[in-house]
Amino acid sequence: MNLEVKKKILVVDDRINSLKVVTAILSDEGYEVLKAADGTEALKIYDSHEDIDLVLSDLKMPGTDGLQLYHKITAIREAPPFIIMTAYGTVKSAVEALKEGVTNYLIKPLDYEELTIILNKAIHEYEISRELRNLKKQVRSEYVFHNIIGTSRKMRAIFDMVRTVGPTDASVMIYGETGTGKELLARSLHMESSRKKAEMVCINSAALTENLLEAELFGHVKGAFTGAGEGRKGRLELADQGTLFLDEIGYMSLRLQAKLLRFLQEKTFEPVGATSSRQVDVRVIAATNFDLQEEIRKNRFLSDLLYRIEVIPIRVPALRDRREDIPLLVSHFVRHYAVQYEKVVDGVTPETMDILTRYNWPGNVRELKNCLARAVLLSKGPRLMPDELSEGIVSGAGPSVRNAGKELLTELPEKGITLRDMESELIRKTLEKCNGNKSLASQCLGISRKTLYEKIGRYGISKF
Ligand SMILES: Nc1ncnc2c1ncn2[C@@H]1O[C@H](COP(=O)(O)OP(=O)(O)OP(=O)(O)O)[C@@H](O)[C@H]1O
Repeated sequence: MNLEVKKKILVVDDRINSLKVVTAILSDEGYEVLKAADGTEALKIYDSHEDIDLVLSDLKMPGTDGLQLYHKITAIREAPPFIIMTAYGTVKSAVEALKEGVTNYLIKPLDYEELTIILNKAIHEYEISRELRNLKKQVRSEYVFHNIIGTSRKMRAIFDMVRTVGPTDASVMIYGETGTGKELLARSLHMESSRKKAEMVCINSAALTENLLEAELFGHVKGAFTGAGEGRKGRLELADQGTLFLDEIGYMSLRLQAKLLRFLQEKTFEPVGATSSRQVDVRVIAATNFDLQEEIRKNRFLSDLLYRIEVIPIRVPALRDRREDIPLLVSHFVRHYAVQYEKVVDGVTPETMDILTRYNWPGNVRELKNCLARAVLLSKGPRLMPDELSEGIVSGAGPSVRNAGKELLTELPEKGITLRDMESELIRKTLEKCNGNKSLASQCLGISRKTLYEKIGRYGISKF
């Protein structure tokens, strides 16, 4: 018995004989066919059948013609593939119809073999594109937040935090290693706030000398220092009504920290060389890779400044601590660079993905992004192979554990071994190797901590 649901086709033709023949052929081919002798009847049927997979319509018909029918159908809901049938003499109008969005046309008299091939192809392509759109929508809503990709629990908790904190005017301190996406996160906070109509202005304290940083941040008046021919607004002023993102704030000198603190307390500041102060309305978000408590202990960071900014702290985990995010990031960057470099690459092989998920990524997402940019650029085939990754990443990933099971089983005892014994021994050995650390052991075994605890209990592995 064929359990596959029959595809439903609506055939529209004012010539009853031709309608009958097409209907008979398509029914023979296994389609469910709905018939209409004119546009009005076709619309009625289309309106009451939401599951029509394709419309096959004559172009020239009295009353509503094929193209008008197409427009009316698309006004009801997104149209399935719409194919028109036309006589040789009216091919020009059929081509015009293609420009308006019709899927394809067939020339009458119909070649019945070609008919089923074209219909099948149109239905198949439509299904794929619909699936892809749904998938993209799903991925976008669940895993992409203001261009930040993250499927892990840790990242989703951060997205929730940004949704809560973003709309407030609270200052935020973002902690995280280099390349973890701190700037992206700052931008998402800005975009979630009512300040998004104004700019988010960035300044990186590590990139400038103290004097330059001061002039860039607070601006300067004409003649404030040698070379300051014209006065210039600082980033603080450019961010008025918006957000100022202070990247690498840990590198700021104590003198500038004090000046920034004064601004945060009084909302006013003096540009370099100015005698009067200026007022701006700016939300401050800062980021650092440093342990600022440690910096405070070493008298390199002002505790008051930290408490002013760190109304809300957000800690972005290193990529190696959220490896679940790697596959989606990989497919995103591969697609991105394939388009940018005009390469036909649509993914990576399982071996390559294995390496990418095992590597430790000291440079975090930025390093992964650069690695894939290079690999896509140099790619030779449609799926990236391990030898298309840089040597450092392949060797840095260490040996694969994908075949470890096979290696273990080379010493299978003569009488065999029960699954139960094998599992309990594997758990015992893994726990031993992980010094009893259950989180680590559950990661190695590829099971949740809860399952590991259950199994420890079930097998009576008491030592741990
Ligand atoms: N979750 C993510 N999804 C997509 N792209 C990301 C993600 N995290 C980081 N990136 C990309 O990685 C690069 C580095 O991100 P970003 O500059 O935000 O990191 P950072 O933590 O501010 O780095 P640094 O501390 O070095 O300034 C950017 O190109 C960014 O678009």
